[in-house]
Amino acid sequence: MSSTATAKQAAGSGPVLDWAAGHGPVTGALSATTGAFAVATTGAATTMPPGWALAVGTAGALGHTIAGLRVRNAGRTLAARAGSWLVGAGWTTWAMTHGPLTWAALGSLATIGVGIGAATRSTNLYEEAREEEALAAEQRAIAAELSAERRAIAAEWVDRIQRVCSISVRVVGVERWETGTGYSIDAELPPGGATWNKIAAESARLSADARLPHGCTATASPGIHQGRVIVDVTTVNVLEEERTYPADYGPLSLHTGIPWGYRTNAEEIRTYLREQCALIVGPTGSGKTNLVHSILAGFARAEDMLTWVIDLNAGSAGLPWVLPALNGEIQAEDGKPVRPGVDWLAGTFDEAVTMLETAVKVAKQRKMGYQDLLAKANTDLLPISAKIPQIMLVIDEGAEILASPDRQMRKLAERILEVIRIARAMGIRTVLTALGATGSVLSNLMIRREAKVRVALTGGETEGMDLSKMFPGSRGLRVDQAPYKGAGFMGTPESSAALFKAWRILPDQIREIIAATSDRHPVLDEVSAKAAGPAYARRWDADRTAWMLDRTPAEEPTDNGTPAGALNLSALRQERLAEKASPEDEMLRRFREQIDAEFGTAPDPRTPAPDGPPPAAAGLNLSALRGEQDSPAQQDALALLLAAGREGTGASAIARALANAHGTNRQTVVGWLKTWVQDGTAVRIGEGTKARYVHRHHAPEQPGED
Ligand SMILES: Nc1ncnc2c1ncn2[C@@H]1O[C@H](COP(=O)(O)OP(=O)(O)OP(=O)(O)O)[C@@H](O)[C@H]1O
Repeated sequence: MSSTATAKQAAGSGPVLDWAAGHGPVTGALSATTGAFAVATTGAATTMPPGWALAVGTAGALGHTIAGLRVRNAGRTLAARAGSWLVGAGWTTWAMTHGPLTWAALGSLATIGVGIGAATRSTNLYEEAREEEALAAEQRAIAAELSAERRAIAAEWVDRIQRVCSISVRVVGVERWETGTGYSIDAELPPGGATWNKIAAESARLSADARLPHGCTATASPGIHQGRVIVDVTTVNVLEEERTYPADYGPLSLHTGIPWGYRTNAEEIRTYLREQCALIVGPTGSGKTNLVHSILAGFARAEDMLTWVIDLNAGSAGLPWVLPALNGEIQAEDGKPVRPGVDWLAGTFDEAVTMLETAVKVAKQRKMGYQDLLAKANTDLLPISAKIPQIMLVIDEGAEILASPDRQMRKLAERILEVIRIARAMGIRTVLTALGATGSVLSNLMIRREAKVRVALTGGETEGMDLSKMFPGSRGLRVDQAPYKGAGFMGTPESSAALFKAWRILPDQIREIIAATSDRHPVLDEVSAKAAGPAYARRWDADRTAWMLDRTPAEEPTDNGTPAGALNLSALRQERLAEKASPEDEMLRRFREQIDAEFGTAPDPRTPAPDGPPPAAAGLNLSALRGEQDSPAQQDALALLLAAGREGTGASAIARALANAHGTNRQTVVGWLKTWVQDGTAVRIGEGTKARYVHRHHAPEQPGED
């Protein structure tokens, strides 16, 4: 040991000597005895003065003691370690004088080694025990402090519940919320038939008695059995603050639930919409549009959901999710164009009818097409995944459509109700918003039964807000508890009705989410896409999206002609679409082509052929302008090629399918197929009579395509 120390001390540039360096009982003793032996033998052989070994040992003992003091070792540990150094040094000095290679020297060295080992083990154990005891004492002090606080809370609430509700509860536990905004009390009800809802009904009086700040409540809910009650007490009013949509846009799933906002304890609240529909009520200015955006944000983040939005109110709910992508204003990180944040947006009556009819067709086709899958999975609920996504129909002011006496609206209403009625098992659910027509909507049995995820945004509005109808069975909810925009009440089958607030979400965040989730959106499964047909495949066609672009901005134009803070849509107005290609049109055309090349799996016929064959797969089809050089027959042929999938098809089959609608003959189709093979649209597989053509999206050498 002393040799190592001296060597290290001598080498000024060597590693810094660590007196506190750890040794186990065996390695410590071994290192000490072998070190001492080595020094003694070399010292004796080189006639080194024995006093040196003693000096080094004393220095070692001192160094170790100082290091030990620094890390607060116990006195006995310090003594044992210093003792080891001194005994070692003593033996080395003696052995150098009397010769280290005698039986007496070797025997005594071995004894010293065992002794040092035993002493080290004992001191190590002692140090560990000391450390554990110190930690435990610290924990005991914290717990004592906490439990004193908890005991005080418990005693206070036992008195309060007795005073206000005349019920003598026994508090079993008090838990402070991690968010620091309140606590929960778990209490046992007295024998004799007291129930938790007696306490729940006195929520307002309890809150007043507890002198809680405005917006904070004491709400009771059932405990682990009927003789227990949980009282949640909020002490910080998080509803008052404006909180922006969380910046984490990570993937979500229908099955993990979609967060819609947060509770008074600042914890997020999720909706589970596999089987449930949702109803959101909020008068004008209550923050309903903002909430719809938060909801669309969650749906966009999901990997197994496709969002179809009906918004007959100038598209204000859906447009911010479509226009930035449609106008090519944002790009993904790799510079590629992005897909819109919603999968389909209907802003006109006709488009809404088309969407709802498509939804019904998809539901029916899924029922037939997935019989095997359902049998295999032994379920009657279609297993939703990224491959078979859930379709979420978000209908802004849908409740008003349901309640409208207008003939046209009744037609829409019938279809909405049909979707709600038939499509639960097949993975299509709806989110309806309402300005306030809750009475007539909630009297509808279908809505009452299917839409149990409910939100009432109050935003300070007290007129016409009947919370007992929205949340039957809930007591103690008062509109004036949530007088803030974006705040209100929310109840789901998993979480009883209570105060809630939506995150604030601004257009910048919507753009960020569109960009962040563009690659994540699923594609409509083939069974559904076949049923959805051209009505779905052509949803982004120019004639159908013209209403989105034909919007005269109200703001003053800026220098470059773009209204301040608005999107530059002038280039896209309908009348200009009809003109010869302007630079803007050219830019748009290129964007559409780019986006099709990237994501497009849909055919692109411009003229609808009602009886024509449906396309095979879904996807964006923004290349409406591209079709100018293609004939409708040729476009339908392309659709057939796509529909044929990996199997492919041949000229005769295509010609047969087109004969009725277009009178196309086989020879013409052969010509198109040849062109498509040359320009890479199609791939020819096999020869002679076995030759067939496969669209490039389904070609075997295209990994990742299906
Ligand atoms: N969650 C929220 N947090 C804070 N402020 C909000 C929140 N939601 C809405 N607001 C505020 O309320 C205003 C109105 O919101 P929003 O447009 O969503 O209401 P609305 O009910 O849709 O009204 P309208 O029907 O008139 O469009 C917003 O401009 C914003 O200032």
